[in-house]
Amino acid sequence: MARSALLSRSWTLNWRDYFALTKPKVVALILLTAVVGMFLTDTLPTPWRVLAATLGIGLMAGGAAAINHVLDRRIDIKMARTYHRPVAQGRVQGGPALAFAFTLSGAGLAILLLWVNALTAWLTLASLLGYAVVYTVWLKRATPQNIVIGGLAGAMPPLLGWTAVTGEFHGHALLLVMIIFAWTPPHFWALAIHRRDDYAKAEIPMLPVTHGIEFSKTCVLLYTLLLTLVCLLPWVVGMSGILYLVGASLLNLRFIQWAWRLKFRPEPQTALQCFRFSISHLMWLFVLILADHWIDYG
Ligand code: HEM
Ligand SMILES: CC(C)=CCC/C(C)=C/CC/C(C)=C/COP(=O)(O)OP(=O)(O)O
Repeated sequence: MARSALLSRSWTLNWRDYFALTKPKVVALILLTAVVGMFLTDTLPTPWRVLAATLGIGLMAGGAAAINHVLDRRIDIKMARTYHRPVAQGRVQGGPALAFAFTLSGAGLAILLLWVNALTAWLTLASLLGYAVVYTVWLKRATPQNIVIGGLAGAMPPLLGWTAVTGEFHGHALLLVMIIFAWTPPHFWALAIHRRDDYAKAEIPMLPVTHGIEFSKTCVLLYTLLLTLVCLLPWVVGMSGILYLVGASLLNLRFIQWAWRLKFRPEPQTALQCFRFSISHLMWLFVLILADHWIDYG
C-alpha cells in the first residue's frame, strides 16, 4: 500500500516535470496568436483544421521548449530563476527529456503534414529549429542581439495559423509577425534588467550585462515606441477597424508608461511589473484584433 502510494506520488511529480519542460504558459500564448492568425483570414476554418493546426503547432512549440531545457541545463542551474528546472536538477535526465522532445515534435510535424499542409509543417519546423538550435545553441551565448534575432522564431505563430488555413503567405499575416517581433525586445529586456545579475553569473551576454542597465532601459522605451508604430499598421492598411485602433493604442500607451517609469522613475519591482505587463499586452492585443475582425464581419 505504502509502495503504491509512493509510486503514484513519484509518477505525479514526474508528470509535472515533463509538463514543465514544455513551458506551458509561453506555449499557451503562442497558441493564442496562432489561433487568431487562423481566424483573421477570409476563409472560415473548419473546427477539425483549427484543432489539428493548434495541436501540431503546440506540440512542436512544446518540443522546442523541452530541447531548450536540455541544451541550457548548465546555464539554468546557475540562475536563481531557472535553478529549479527538472533537467537542471537531474529529476529528468537529458536522454529521456530529449526523447520526450523529439516525440512531441515528431507527432506535431506528422499532424501538420497529414492534416494541415506542408507549408505550415515546414515553417513550424523552421521556427522550432530557430528557437531550439539557432537561438539556444548559438545566438544566446554569442551576442546581446540574441533575442532580437531569435525573436523571429517566437513571432512566427500567427503566420503559421494563417498558412494552416489558406496554404499561402499574406501581407496581413506578416504584419502580425512584425508586431510580435517588435514586442519581444521590451518583453525580454524588462525581465533581463530585473535578472541582470543572474545572467552575469551565468556569463550570458544579455543586453543589461554587456551594455548596462541604463542603456537597456532606453532600448526598452525605444522598442515600445517602435511597437506602437507597428501596431498602427493593421489599421493603416485597412486590415483592422476602429475598435482595434483605440484598444491597441490604449494598450501601447500603458506599455510606454511602464517603459517610461522604468527609465525615469524606477522602483525595485518596476522592471518585473513591466515584463508582466508585456504578457497581458500581447494577449489583449490579439484578442482585440480578433474581436475587431468579427465585428467588422458581423
Ligand atoms: C526570443 C524570444 C523570447 C524570449 C527571449 C523570451 C523570454 C522569456 C523569459 C526568459 C521568460 C521567463 C520564463 C520563466 O520565468 O520561466 C518569459 C516568460 C514568458 N514569455 Fe517570453 N520570450 C520570448 C518570446 C515569447 C513569445 C513569442 C511569447 C508568446 C507569444 C512569450 C510569452 C511568454 C509568457 C506567457 C511568459 C510567462 C511564462 C510564465 O509565467 O511561466 N514569450 N519569456
Ligand atoms: C515551433 C514554434 C512555434 C516554436 C516557438 C519557439 C518558442 C517556444 C519560443 C518561446 C521563446 C522563449 C520562451 C524564449 C525564452 O528564452 P530562453 O530560452 O533564453 O529563456 P529561459 O532562460 O527561461 O530558458
